[in-house]
Order: sequence, then structure tokens, then C-alpha cells
Amino acid sequence: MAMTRFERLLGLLLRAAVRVFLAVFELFAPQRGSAEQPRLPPISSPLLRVPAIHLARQIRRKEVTSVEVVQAYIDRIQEVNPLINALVKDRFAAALQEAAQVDKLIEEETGGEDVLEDRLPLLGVPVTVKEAFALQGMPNSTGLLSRRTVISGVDAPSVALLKRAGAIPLGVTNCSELCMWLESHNHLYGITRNPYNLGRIAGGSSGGEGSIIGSGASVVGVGSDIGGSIRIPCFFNGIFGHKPTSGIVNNAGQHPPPSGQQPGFLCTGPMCRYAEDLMPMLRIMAGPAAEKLSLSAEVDLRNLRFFSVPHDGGSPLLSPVDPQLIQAQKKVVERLEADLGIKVKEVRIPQLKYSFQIWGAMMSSPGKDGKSPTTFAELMGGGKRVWPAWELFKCMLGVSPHTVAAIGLALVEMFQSSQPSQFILQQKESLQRELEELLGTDGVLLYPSHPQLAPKHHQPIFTPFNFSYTGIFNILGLPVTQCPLGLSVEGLPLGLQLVAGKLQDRLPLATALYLEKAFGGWRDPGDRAHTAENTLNTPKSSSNAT
Ligand SMILES: CCCCCCCC/C=C\CCCCCCCC(N)=O
Repeated sequence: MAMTRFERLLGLLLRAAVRVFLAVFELFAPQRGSAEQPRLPPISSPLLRVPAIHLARQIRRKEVTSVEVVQAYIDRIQEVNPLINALVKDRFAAALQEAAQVDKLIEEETGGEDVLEDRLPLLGVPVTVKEAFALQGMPNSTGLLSRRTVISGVDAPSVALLKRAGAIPLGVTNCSELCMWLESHNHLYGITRNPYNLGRIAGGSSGGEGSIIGSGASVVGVGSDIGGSIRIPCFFNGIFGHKPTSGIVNNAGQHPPPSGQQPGFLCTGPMCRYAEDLMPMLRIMAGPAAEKLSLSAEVDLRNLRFFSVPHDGGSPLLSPVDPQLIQAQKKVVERLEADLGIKVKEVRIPQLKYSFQIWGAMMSSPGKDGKSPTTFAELMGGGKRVWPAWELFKCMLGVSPHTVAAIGLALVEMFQSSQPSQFILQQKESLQRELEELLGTDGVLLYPSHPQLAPKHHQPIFTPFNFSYTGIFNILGLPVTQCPLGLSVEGLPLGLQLVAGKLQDRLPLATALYLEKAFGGWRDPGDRAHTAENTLNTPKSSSNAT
């Protein structure tokens, strides 16, 4: 399915227009580059370098107390949060009290370590939660000024399961307005910054989680993803994230609630600094549904079939994939082939070029009951539709309660048809068939997490469609793990998506564990040695150079 001349011309024109906009943006951007940005201090406490499941074991064995672990995380949050603005409401006093109760319980437990591990696998371990989820006693505004007084009375089911496993929430983290943008910015809490470069975005919509975990101030967290909101911030902040197979983790208790066909696309999942924590987090968050995933079945990577797709085939709406990301993906292919003695097959999937159109069409389609999804303008108005043009006018005067991105989305929505074109539906069906056949029960696909490295603040306004690299897998319902792959020349995280067939979540999770060993996984953003190391062997980005 080669591109027509018209599509090629359209692509050239669009890219030229984006370049002009970006050049103007560069001139006026408040952040002039990494040299002027303050940097995060390096991590000093060794407790902050331990995966959650090992922390839990050390706490159970009384090698460390839960109070010590929780205090170490509180100290780190207090050190970095003024720089990154990721945690928007804390519950430190309650967390320390809960940690003291955990230490007492362990002191008094007579059944032995195994009993505690079975019943309370995360006992005493701190977690953070995206503010869009209900966490009892914490705000649940999803960045909407009009919801600033909403306080959760109960926990969302996924949060309740983590608490029941013994985890101790430290507070809630920032997100984009109504969870529908690539940057975590709203007029209630402000803008969240990237720990690797404060002038760059932390991603969205779970950007507060990405940034707090990436900066070493949380070890595991809860995110949600309907277009990439777990994977994009995990990629930009150099951590691991898993979007489970659709329907596995309960999505209830988050705002906004999905409508139309969206419940089938929204996924709740774990965001983690260490690959080892992904599977236990998923097992806990999925509850009884985890059984469908056979997570305990052993995975031998040598028996898997790997495929590599280097880009989406050239949609004119999206940025080309950054050369450093292409090179990182090639290195993964080389390592897999050398270490496992397998052949990774490079494939081209032409339908991926229509990822944005497919995502947009499916997100606005009516549900099985024939009802159309709630419009974004209605969600912005808390049930009463806002008028986007009026909000835009207010925004120009600096008096709108909404962000430019949210207003832009509401404007675009006005021109979107609720009847998707037959051509796009056919592309979706054939893509679904092709990928399911390709991946079966033993295939893993390598695909870029995003075409660009973490952009400067507000830049996604010029490149809004780039999220389609992640969004397409929400529509297809496939499990995807975002895996960090070290840092770029500029010191920004590199990464990759690992995609598998439905219910085969254990395959990308096992591959992420291997890649963490091979490529070093998460890096401390305060440790400058990493950047120097990377400068020696990686070409500079074309699209993101500062
Ligand atoms: C200010 C310009 C706005 C232009 C809007 C162009 C349309 C782009 C459409 C959708 C962007 C949605 C981004 C979704 C990011 C992740 C969402 C999620 N919760 O998973």
C-alpha cells in the first residue's frame, strides 16, 4: 500500500509547516536548553535503589523497617518535588503512621515470612497514585479547576488491591487536564517537569507518576492509558510501564469515566522503576483476572518469535522517528540475535500509517447501546458543555480555567464525524487480523514508544498526533510494555514498546526483564556520568537538538 503522490505532498507540506511553527516556538520558548536548567541532585539513600519486591522482602525479614523506607522516599520527594512538581498532594503523616503499624505487625507475626509474603506481598512498600484515581482522602480533580474540592471517599479498585497487598500510598501525582494530553499540565496544579531535563515535558497523561518515579522519589505507581498515558510518560522519564491486555485490570474509580466504546480501550496498569516489579504489580492490580494471563508460566525467550517494525510507514501527520531511537531499536535486535541465537524479522505494517485516524474514529464511536461517548467539551464543563471558541477567547485574555491543549481538543472534536469512514474501519480490521496472526501466542513486536525524545514544554501542541505510536494498541487491545534503553546524547531517555498477542502479557514482561539486564534499565537522572557515557557512542538527534 504505497503512498499516493497527494499523500506525499501533504506530508511534505505538513512537515514544513510544523518546522516553521517549531522554529518560531524555539525563538520564544522560555526554556532555552539544558545548560540553563537546574539539575536534580543524585540519589543518596541506597534504599531508593531497591526494587519494590525486594524492599518488601527486606521489610518482612526485619532487615529494614517500613518507617525507614517510607521516610527515605519522603525525604527524596521533598528534595526533588520543588523542581519537578510531580506529587500534587501528599499524605506523609498518614503514611508514616501506617508504616509504624506495619513494623509492629511484623514484630508480632508468628506465622513466618512466607505467610506475610503470600497475604501481603507489598507490605510496607510506598507507592504513588495518579490523581485521576480515587485514593481515599485525596483530591480527585484530574486537573479540572471546577473539581478542585472533590475528595475521594473510597479507593479505586486497583488502588484498593494494592493497599490490601500492604502498599502504603505517599500521595497523588499530576496529570494532564482530563487525562487527554501528552503533557501533564493544568491550571490547578501547574506543569510537571522531566527529571532528566527540567525544560522538557514529563509526558501525559500519567506524567506526575512518570516524573516522580523517574526521579527516584517513588519506586512503583498506578497509571492509566487510553492512548499512551502510561507508556508515553514511562518513555520520557526512563522507566518501565505496562498497558495490560484490555479488560484485565478494573478501570473503575477514575475520572473521567470512559464512555461509548472507550471502556474497551482504557487500561489501568503499573509504572515501575525496575522491570522485576511489573509482574507482581500487575498480578496484584488485576486481582482474580490475573489468572487469565498465566503469569507464573515460565518464558524462554529463545522460544519466542521477535519482529521489529521501525516506524509507522510514514503518516504525514506524525514526526519521523528520531535517528537515536531507530539506532536503539537496532541495538536491541542485535543483542537479541547475539544472546539468544534467534533471528528478529523486520516487518512493515502499512495499516499503521492510519493509526491516528483509527484511534480517533474508534474513540468517538457509539457504544453497544448505541450511545455516543460523552464529548470532551461536556467533560470540561463537568456535564455542561463548554463553548470551545469562547474558551479560546478567554484563554487569549488569560482568564480561561482550561489549558490550550484541552480547548484545542474540544475545537477539533467539533469537526469530527461520529460515523467513521469505511476505509478506516477496514484498515483497523485488517491491522487487527494481521497483528493477531503475526504475534499468535509466542510473538513479540518491537515498535518505537514515540517518534521523538521528550520534547520541550508545550511543544506537543505542534506535534499532537505523535501519540498514535502508542494509541493504536489501545484500540487493538494488545498488551504492551514500555522498556527504557539508556540515554540519548542530550541525556534524555531512549526506549521501546514490546507488544504481544492478547492475554500474552508475560511475554513482553519477560523481554523487559532481559532488556533491563542488557541495557541497564532506569538511570539516576542526578548522575551526570550517564550523559558523558552516551555522548561517546550515539549520534545526535535531528528533531530534538537543544
Ligand atoms: C492545541 C492543539 C490541539 C490539536 C488537537 C489535535 C488532535 C489530537 C488528538 C488527540 C490527542 C490526544 C492525546 C492523548 C494522549 C494520551 C491519552 C491517554 N489518556 O492515554
